[in-house]
Amino acid sequence: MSETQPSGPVLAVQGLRHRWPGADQDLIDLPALRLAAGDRLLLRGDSGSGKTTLLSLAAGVLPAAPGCVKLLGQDWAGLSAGARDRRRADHIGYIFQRLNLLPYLSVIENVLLPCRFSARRAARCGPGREAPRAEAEALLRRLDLDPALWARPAARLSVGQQQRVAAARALIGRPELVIADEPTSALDERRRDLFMALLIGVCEAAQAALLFVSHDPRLAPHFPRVLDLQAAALPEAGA
Ligand SMILES: Nc1ncnc2c1ncn2[C@@H]1O[C@H](COP(=O)(O)OP(=O)(O)OP(=O)(O)O)[C@@H](O)[C@H]1O
Repeated sequence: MSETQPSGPVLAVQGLRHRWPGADQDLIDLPALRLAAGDRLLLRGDSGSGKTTLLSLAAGVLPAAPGCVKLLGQDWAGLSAGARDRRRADHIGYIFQRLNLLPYLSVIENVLLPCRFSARRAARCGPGREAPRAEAEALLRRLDLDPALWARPAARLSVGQQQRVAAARALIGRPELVIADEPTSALDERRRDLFMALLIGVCEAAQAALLFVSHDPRLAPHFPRVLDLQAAALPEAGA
């Protein structure tokens, strides 16, 4: 397998189309997309326009057929299921729409999870066994999460606090690609702006490429690039 190619694009999509079985038209038709280190792209579109589907294609969860999706120069199609899992753990930080924290694990244990699954992510925290924990704490501090909460089970946090834990978990070990699927949908305006500033600041510091999904038009100013997905036309009333 080819290793990380820091000089090439983090994500490269070519001639990508996707149609779900039974559908009568393509949901995704994307001739080309490239994300380099440090790039930020907002993926926008109405409900059902295919945002989550495109994220799954980018992360190699869904096969690209036809088309080609490369992460750090490696085509997902050339890898076994196990190799795809390892590559995702090594190189992608994912903030899920429903956050997917493990409710019975503490805040710190949740943030450290990627380092348990990926030796590469742990090694990128620095030398020594304690380096991942030190990075987890530094990220939580940067994301403004009160240290008094760090030992608490994730289930006993507010949604806004859980959002910041999910962001720290995605960012630990400096993955080259950070994917965020509507992580601000449950936040009020003030918390949303704070979260965006923190997420973007941490991604910039690590030079991670950020692929961020939202249908919220107010987030566009945070992004130099926006990709709009069109939902399939709804049938006209009475049609
Ligand atoms: N596993 C699946 N099998 C068949 N169709 C699917 C599947 N997953 C999604 N779809 C369909 O694909 C379309 C796009 O879904 P997707 O979840 O990608 O949209 P989205 O833009 O992320 O929507 P939302 O903003 O509501 O989360 C929808 O019409 C959906 O029903």
